[in-house]
Amino acid sequence: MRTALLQLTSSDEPEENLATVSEMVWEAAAEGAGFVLTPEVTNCVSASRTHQRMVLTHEANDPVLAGLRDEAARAGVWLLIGSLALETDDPDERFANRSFLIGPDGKIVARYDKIHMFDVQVSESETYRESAGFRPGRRARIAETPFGKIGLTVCYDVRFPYLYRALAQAGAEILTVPSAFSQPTGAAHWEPLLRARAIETGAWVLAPAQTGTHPTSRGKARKTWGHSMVVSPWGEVTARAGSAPGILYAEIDRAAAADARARVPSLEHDREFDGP
Ligand SMILES: O=C(O)CNC(=O)[C@H](CS)NC(=O)CCC(=O)C(=O)O
Repeated sequence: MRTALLQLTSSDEPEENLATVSEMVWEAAAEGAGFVLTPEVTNCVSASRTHQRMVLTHEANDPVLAGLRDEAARAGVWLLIGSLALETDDPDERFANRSFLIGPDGKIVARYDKIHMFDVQVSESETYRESAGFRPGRRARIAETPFGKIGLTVCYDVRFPYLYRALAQAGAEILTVPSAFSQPTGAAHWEPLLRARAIETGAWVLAPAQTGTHPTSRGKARKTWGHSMVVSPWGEVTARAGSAPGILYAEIDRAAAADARARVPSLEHDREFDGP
């Protein structure tokens, strides 16, 4: 399956991001892609809660979700919307960080709410408290497609190997890691984390990323690491982007997952143990 990862510098204006992504989905389809993926928070990258409250909506009313469902159907592609920030009925008014798999008929095949929250001080001047604005999910998700079973994850999840192991042991052959990685942690950890998850699971790892300095109308401008990446089930990086926005193409096939698992069947070698 020819696959296209969109590397974006999303702004904090959902309608603007919808227009950019729609055009890129169309271009990827014209280039022969049958599966297109977008990064985390495709609809809005913002450091301002006030701004998010003004522009974000519930899933049922979200213009970016509706627009991209139409676009997937028009282009006839499978579309992983890495995530959308969406209003929820949370009593603390926190948003969901929700990933969607859309079929080529425009229907929603699967949803996944990011489980692990990025509450980290990455440097002296850069601190994140994702759990203050977002309500964590509680359920792992797998979706069946004609080109393989997909396990959905988001960004900081990549640091929690048990999630990936559970998805792979439940049959996932493709693991999606749409991201908006910070620059300091991206430089140090992004590639080895993605390659480790692929090697441990014998699955394709598809990681479309936000990149660069994100235009903002309110609050501090956020910066993200980029370097979108495709890792084979054997752990090789088969496609990598730099720091510029654009489309990254790669060929993926489920046979490679079967091959890697036949060579090193570690997924079947779990042992019970005592302690520590
Ligand atoms: O806040 C939003 O709008 C959406 N969420 C994100 O961008 C999240 C939380 S700030 N980013 C990450 O998880 C980066 C993880 C990372 O950089 C690492 O694990 O090192």
